[in-house]
Amino acid sequence: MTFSPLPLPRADLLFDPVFLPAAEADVLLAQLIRDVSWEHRNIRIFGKELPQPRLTAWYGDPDARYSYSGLAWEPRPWTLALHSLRQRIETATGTAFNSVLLNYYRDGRDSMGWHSDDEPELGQSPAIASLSLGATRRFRLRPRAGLDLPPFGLDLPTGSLLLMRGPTQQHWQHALPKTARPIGPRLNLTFRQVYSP
Ligand SMILES: O=C(O)CCC(=O)C(=O)O
Ligand SMILES: [Fe+2]
Repeated sequence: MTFSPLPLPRADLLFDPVFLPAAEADVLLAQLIRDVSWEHRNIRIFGKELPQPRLTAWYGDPDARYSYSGLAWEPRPWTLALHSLRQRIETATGTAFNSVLLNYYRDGRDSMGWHSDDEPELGQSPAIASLSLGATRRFRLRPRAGLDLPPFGLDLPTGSLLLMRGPTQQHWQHALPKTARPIGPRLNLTFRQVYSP
């Protein structure tokens, strides 16, 4: 387990490309695809209800309620696998997390649009630990309005862990674009600390 800082101004990003060995990450990928209660939720964009271009799930402590893109989430109780991952990531990052949002990108057509994880429930400068499993996808960052800095891109291979904290969400947006490459499934788990009202 070795974190390196990424050279992004007005952010605090730490990256470990091999947090989990590839063999373990692959076992976990298959297990989570099989066992997680995946949902295909709608998202409201400009007053229109559209299905999200990915599957999602939300697990956590009972009080970790969360609203995301206008949707309210009740956490499912921790499974054994997710609880043990949470513990390992808490130890590695020195940070407490009470929930995890899972995203399942079935192939290159699934994606995540530009956003910052800056919901009030996450507090002032949230620490978010992002674990990737499966196909390598490009994670992109761009400055928010008023900040004149170049965009940044980073490949997230299987087993990698990206810790975003400090002013990152305040100054940057991120996205996971579609790709035309024929690729397999990818899971992303973002461990979060949610302060419910
Ligand atoms: O899939 C990813 O790497 C990013 C996920 C993300 O940004 C989120 O869940 O908020
Ligand atoms: Fe995000």
